[in-house]
Amino acid sequence: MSAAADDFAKRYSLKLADPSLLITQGLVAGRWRSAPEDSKFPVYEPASGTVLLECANFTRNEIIEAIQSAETGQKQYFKSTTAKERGALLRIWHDLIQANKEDLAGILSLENGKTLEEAKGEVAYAASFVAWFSEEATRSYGDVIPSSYRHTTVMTFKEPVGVCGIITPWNFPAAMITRKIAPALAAGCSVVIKPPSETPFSALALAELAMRAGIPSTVIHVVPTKDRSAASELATNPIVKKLSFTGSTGVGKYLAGLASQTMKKVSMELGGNAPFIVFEDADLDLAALGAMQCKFRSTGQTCVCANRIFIHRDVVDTFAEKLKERVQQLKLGLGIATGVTQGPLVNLAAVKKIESHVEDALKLGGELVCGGKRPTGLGEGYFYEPTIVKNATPDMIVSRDETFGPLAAIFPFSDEDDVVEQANETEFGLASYFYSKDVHRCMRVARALESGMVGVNVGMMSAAETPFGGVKESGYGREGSKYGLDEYQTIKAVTLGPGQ
Ligand SMILES: NC(=O)c1ccc[n+]([C@@H]2O[C@H](COP(=O)([O-])OP(=O)(O)OC[C@H]3O[C@@H](n4cnc5c(N)ncnc54)[C@H](O)[C@@H]3O)[C@@H](O)[C@H]2O)c1
Ligand SMILES: O=CCCC(=O)O
Repeated sequence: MSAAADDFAKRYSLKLADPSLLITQGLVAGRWRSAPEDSKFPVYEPASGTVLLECANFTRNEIIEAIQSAETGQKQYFKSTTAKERGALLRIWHDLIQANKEDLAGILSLENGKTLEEAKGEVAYAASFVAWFSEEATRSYGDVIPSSYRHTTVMTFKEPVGVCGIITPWNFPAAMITRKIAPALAAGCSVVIKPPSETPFSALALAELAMRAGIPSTVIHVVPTKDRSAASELATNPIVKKLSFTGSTGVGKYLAGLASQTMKKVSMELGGNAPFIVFEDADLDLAALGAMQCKFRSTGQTCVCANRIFIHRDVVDTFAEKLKERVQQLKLGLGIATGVTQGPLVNLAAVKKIESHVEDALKLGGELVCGGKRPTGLGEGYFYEPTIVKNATPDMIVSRDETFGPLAAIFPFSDEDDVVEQANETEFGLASYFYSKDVHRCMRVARALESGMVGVNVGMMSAAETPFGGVKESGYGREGSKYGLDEYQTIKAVTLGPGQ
């Protein structure tokens, strides 16, 4: 562990205050372990494309072992803790995350590529879910219901669903994990986490801090693996009672299908294709700022990133100029380097995807405002210049497919009904954004947009208190907020007689 941290310090000028947080093993059945035959997979540092570190590569056998351990661990944990005690454990974990935020942000930035500032922001965001559910733990109420039978009362109890399988993506290596496991642990569940193989180290460091907080080691398991088929055990094993997945819609559909065979409770946080609409009466400076936040955050790699930017024809040129001014100030480079404001994409496939979207848009009549190529002088890293293309049209790939990269495609429009129809013309329904100063329009359009989250005059809505989730093929279930705990609970109805 410390050899890896030494290597970090030499290669990246990143000295961890606590090198023991850099863990390359997995947490299975109560102890840190290497994989059988010391099998490992490489994890890349995206700004150079070189191997950052190797991580233990577990097989289906250890995942099964973790699930079995989590079953025993969960029963003991729920029996031996009150909601208040579980909340207190989460609060300690939160405080440890905060105390180690610099180290966590450094690890996260190097494995994912996002800038150190963004990584610090993500660690704070990840911690906010732990704080939130440390409080929600004690606010899980049942009901007393008037019965239609005489002398009888109906009561409901909220109970933990049991062992939860957690599968998360690389774009938020810390927050996507805490947003799931904090409510699970608050409810009295245990978890088996399959972290993303691109970014496993944040999950491992968070699990170490959870154990230091006193969360029993049989309640939290982390099994990194590159073997997708082994990972699917979390969707098929009958001991697992809940599958919580964040990732692409294709993989989500596949795993939801597997999970249906044992009727697991399932949450699916999937892909998006967010519209970002600027009406002619909008504050254009505010809209340009919002577009920067929701298009270029994490180099365009968030599920709530604007994918289609609809701008009213009367203001399209002014808006494009304002956006260009801001985009041209972005500085690309290694995320932890001073002054860098935009990191690389996660891998070469991501670079090729944005390249193909830009090429297609330009072929079909799009006008390049800025960017449009891989930058020079940044070596072999997975960089792509922040790009703006005007005159986008519905026949372009970017109109249908989530770019997941720094391409701002601007679609001109003239009419409110028409733009709302275009915005809804997608199988996705995660986030939408629009800008207007007309309060009637704000209410009308907010209701008309088909998405789980709508930002009105804001480019950033993610927060622990706000229900996060989609409609249509963006999935089901809500994370964070007062609803997030329900996803890890079942309702038991008790009817109390004598009933005469
Ligand atoms: N709605 C949300 O809250 C949200 C949040 C973040 C990312 N996303 C979406 O995630 C996608 C990007 O993430 P990604 O590329 O990591 O997605 P992905 O679907 O390829 O992978 C997500 C996770 O699933 C695992 N996985 C892949 N195939 C699997 C299989 N057959 N069996 C078991 N596990 C499997 C991966 O290893 C990873 O851990 C985008 O579409 C983005 O919109 C959604
Ligand atoms: O990528 C999706 C999650 C991002 C967020 O929670 O804001």
